Amino acid sequence: MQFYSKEDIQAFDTVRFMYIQTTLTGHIFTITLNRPEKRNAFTPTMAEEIIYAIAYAHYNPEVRCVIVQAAGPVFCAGADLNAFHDSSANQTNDTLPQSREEARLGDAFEQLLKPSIAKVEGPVLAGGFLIICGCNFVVSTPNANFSLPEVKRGIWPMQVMASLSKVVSDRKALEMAISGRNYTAKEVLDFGLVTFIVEKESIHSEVDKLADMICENAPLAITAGMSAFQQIKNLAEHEQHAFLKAQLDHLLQSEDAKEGVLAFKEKRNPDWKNK
Ligand SMILES: CC(C)(COP(=O)([O-])OP(=O)(O)OC[C@H]1O[C@@H](n2cnc3c(N)ncnc32)[C@H](O)[C@@H]1OP(=O)(O)O)[C@@H](O)C(=O)NCCC(=O)NCCSC(=O)C[C@@H](O)C[N+](C)(C)C
Repeated sequence: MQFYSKEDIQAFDTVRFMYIQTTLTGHIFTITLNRPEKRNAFTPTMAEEIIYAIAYAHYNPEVRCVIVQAAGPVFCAGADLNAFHDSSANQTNDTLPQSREEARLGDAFEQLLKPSIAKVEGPVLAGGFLIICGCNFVVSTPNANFSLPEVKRGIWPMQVMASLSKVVSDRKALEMAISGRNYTAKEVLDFGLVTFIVEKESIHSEVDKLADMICENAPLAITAGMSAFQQIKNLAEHEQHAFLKAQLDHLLQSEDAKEGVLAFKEKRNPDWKNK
């Protein structure tokens, strides 16, 4: 993780977050965006808090799945519009370790080598897309809606487009950015921005079920696989085969790979050691 080191996250228990809450229950780490009065619009400090929490999840071997959810009626209203022009809108969090370089929300999610789920119960706007595009699963209620209103504010979703175009086609990403209109959950499900839609009453239990299912799978294999999946993008095609073979050979030496086969033969659930 580019922005924080393993040493930085040792201070995690002493950090007092201003804009998020976190919980670790079993292997599931939950980040709650907690600025409902401003519809979870994020200031640079709030973004930094989210990134630090992601770094914690990334380095903590206990964490096997991350859920991002939001307090209040809106999942995220994007970047705080006041913070663009008014530096007094930016309170700093002095309890956070200093990040090693300017941290970016989209990049942090990309570098998280643990599966992540966005639990979306209300509108997602603008910079909020950095979160949902960064998560591996987006579970949404039917009433949530999705929009890139930047063009209505005289700007353009620069960084968002980089994240969005990894999830949907360039044509759809441009359509959303140029129109600036609201898309329903059903519409964005159809082009893959949302993974599935569930009724409001069952979203918590459905997301918990999904997280439990992820946690039952081999954590080392998932992390190694997510890392390899990222790394091959930087390799020439002729280098990819050897790289992937080496990655698999390495994984085959792991205790978990042996346990996975043994548990299958013994007709029992595997007991993963993450080694
Ligand atoms: C989200 C929303 C639909 C919710 O409506 P509501 O009726 O439930 O709530 P509200 O009364 O409009 O807002 C409640 C409070 O929340 C504040 N708020 C809402 N969105 C905000 C925002 N983005 N920045 C600052 N305050 C924001 C409102 O100003 C207000 O504050 P006040 O009570 O002090 O008046 C409505 O607030 C809204 O349209 N907000 C604006 C959203 C918007 O334009 N976002 C664009 C942000 S720019 C952006 O994200 C650019 C991004 O691409 C750049 N980067 C990638 C680098 C991060």
